[in-house]
Amino acid sequence: MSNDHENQQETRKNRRHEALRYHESPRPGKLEIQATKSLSSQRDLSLAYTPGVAEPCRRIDEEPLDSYRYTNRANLVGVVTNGSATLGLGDIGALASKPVMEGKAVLFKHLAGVDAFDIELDTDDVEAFIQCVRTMEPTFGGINLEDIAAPACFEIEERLSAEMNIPVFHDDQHGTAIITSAALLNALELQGKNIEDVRCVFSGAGAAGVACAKLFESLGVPHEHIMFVDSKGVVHTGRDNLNEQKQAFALETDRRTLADAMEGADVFVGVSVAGIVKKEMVASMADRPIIFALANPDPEIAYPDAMEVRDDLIMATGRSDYPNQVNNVLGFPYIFRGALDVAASSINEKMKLAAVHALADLAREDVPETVTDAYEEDHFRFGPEYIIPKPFDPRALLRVSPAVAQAATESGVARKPVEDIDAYRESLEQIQSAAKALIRGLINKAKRAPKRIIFPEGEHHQILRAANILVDEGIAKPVLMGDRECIETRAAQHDIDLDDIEIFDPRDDERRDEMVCAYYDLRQRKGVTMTEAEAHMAQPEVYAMMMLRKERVDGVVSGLTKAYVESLRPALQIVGVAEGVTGAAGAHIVVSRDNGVKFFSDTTVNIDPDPETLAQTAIKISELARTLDVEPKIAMLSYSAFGTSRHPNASKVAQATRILRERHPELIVDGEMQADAALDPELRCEAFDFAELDGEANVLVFPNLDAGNISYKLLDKLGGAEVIGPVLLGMKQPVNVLQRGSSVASIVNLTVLTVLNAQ
Ligand SMILES: NC(=O)C1=CN([C@@H]2O[C@H](COP(=O)(O)OP(=O)(O)OC[C@H]3O[C@@H](n4cnc5c(N)ncnc54)[C@H](OP(=O)(O)O)[C@@H]3O)[C@@H](O)[C@H]2O)C=CC1
Ligand SMILES: CC(=O)C(=O)O
Ligand SMILES: [Mg+2]
Repeated sequence: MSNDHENQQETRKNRRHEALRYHESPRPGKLEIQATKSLSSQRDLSLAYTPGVAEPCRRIDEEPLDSYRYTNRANLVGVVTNGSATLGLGDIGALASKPVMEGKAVLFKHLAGVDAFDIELDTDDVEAFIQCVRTMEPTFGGINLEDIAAPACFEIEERLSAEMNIPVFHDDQHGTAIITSAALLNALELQGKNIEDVRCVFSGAGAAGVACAKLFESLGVPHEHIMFVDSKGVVHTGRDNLNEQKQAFALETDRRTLADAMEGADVFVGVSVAGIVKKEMVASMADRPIIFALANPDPEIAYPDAMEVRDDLIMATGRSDYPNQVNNVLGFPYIFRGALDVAASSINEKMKLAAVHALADLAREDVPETVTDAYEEDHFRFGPEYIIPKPFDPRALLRVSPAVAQAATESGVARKPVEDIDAYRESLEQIQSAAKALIRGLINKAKRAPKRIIFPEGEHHQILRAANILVDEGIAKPVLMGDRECIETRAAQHDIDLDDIEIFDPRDDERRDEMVCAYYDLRQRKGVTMTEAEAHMAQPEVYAMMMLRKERVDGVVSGLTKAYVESLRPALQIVGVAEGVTGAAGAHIVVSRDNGVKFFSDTTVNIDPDPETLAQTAIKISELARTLDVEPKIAMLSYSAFGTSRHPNASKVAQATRILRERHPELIVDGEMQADAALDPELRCEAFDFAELDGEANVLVFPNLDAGNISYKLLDKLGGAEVIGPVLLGMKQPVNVLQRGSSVASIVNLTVLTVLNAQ
């Protein structure tokens, strides 16, 4: 045995062990149930259970549709199987299929916020299966049938769809068909082939194969161009005992084996079993062929084996470890999300086709770093190795679900038709991220009056990407500072469209001399000579700050490639702090699903602020909160609680609180207090019933930079919160300093805040 082979065997063995460990610990399985209501008191108990629970029961008894109002039904899907065609493992039975069904349920929740129960029914009797699922209608808002073998799956789905008033969707049929069709449209485009001309061979005439073929037909593949091969060979008119679905696709042909069928074929779709396609078969296909070898967990032919045979091939598998993963995970969570949100009575052809086109179109778009980061890849670009979006692409939810909901509305199966598709799309962002939902609201505000924001690091590809988003969404009018040729080349390298983006090269600025003189005037009494002024103004961030000072732009966002203080310094020296403010301060907005929005300060500027600075910081961050429509409730934080310590560190916070109270009696503020008292009103009431803070604090002012900076970073990394910032507070004009290496999303977010500040 070669070393390579031994290594591969070893890797496979390790993966198998890892998979078992993953499922076994820290507790068996992948799912648990979580309560959505509080259950900590006698009162809660009487509401959640008897006697309170009787009320919604009575309501639903009178009006069954109220079940969508008072129970979890509207968001609950049953993932139902009998395990008769579990992945490509065959009929392993209901019990052994449970890990797959739990997996589907987890994906429903994780990707689209849909709750799902896995239900494994121990029966091969079609009638018994149908009756069992039918009687579960009161529990669910939809049924996702999974891994049920053909031909039983066809009758089961057809009967249940007819007999139930909720969507019934066999994922292995339609989910697979939708993703495969989206991949087909894109692969054909790249191979330069017309859908009407291609000859397609399917290995596997079961659930997935038949549904894929039907959808291919709807998209334009002629019926007679489709050839099926099953476990007995080519499905032809001379065969006996073909089931109804195979009969419909039986061709009059002399071809008998898979090798015969694949010769000269343009497209091969494998939805059968591992390893049945040989290299010679790949070699015998037409020019520029397409192979989708989708059997799971191992495809009909391994990706490297097929690619080794030809260099004009576009290849996809169901696996995540090679390019082009065609897997129904890209469909079922989003399709059900859209269907549930409009209370669709079924998932019809129009909804399926809408999903196909939404996915195909998405693959042609520029891929954001949130996706590349999740896959540890530098870049994905529409092409032979990227014909379909990645399963963890967060945009899939935002494209597929609205497309499905819209199609349901237009085709008349939506009981709650979608009225404003943009508002619906925005509401979906909440499922993915609480911060994104907050930012979406801010973006909408920014869009009402977009401002000219200059980026001194305009040559950096992250800034180019951010600028592209800012223009696309109408958030700002970005001005990219830098060498025009360099910006254009870099944009071309990264496939970034520069339309409507202003490029500003300071070397060509007609007002350059005037700008240098103005800088010299400003800094001459700080020891800057005219020669030094020339040199300083050659630094982009210095020039950008002068542009803002001279009101040639409305705001500056800088700092992507520098240490924070290096970009902060010119901002302070040139733009300066607002009237009456002794210094700037930094803030982060910390957002979490469970705890809402909190404002943290000072997180980036003042190392050991005195009471005056602390008080000013509290005022400035309260203003930021108000800009974001949050009524500030300020806690002045310390290790001490209302005088329990007389250490100078505690006294300075108490002193800052007194200053605040005197100057701004209208503010809701108290301190010095500990973080738990700030966030837990009950605890505060018990121990300090005199405290003048009402409810939970949402503005947390930290006693020093160590505390503020460490706290927001811990919440970001360990606490499951998302942070937006750093926001620079107290400046005379709108300027923000990024942290070195910020993501595109962070650059966009900070620009949004800069625009709001400039409005
Ligand atoms: N990547 C993805 O997203 C998905 C992949 N799949 C994969 O597709 C495969 C089939 O799933 P599904 O359609 O649900 O299962 P079914 O049991 O409904 O169908 C299996 C089909 O494979 C055929 N088959 C079995 N052995 C061979 C063989 N040696 N040569 C040719 N055909 C053969 C069967 O033939 P016969 O009719 O003669 O019994 C049958 O037509 C599985 O491997 C599954 O993992 C399925 C869904 C999604
Ligand atoms: C992915 C899937 O559903 C299957 O292989 O059966
Ligand atoms: Mg399946």
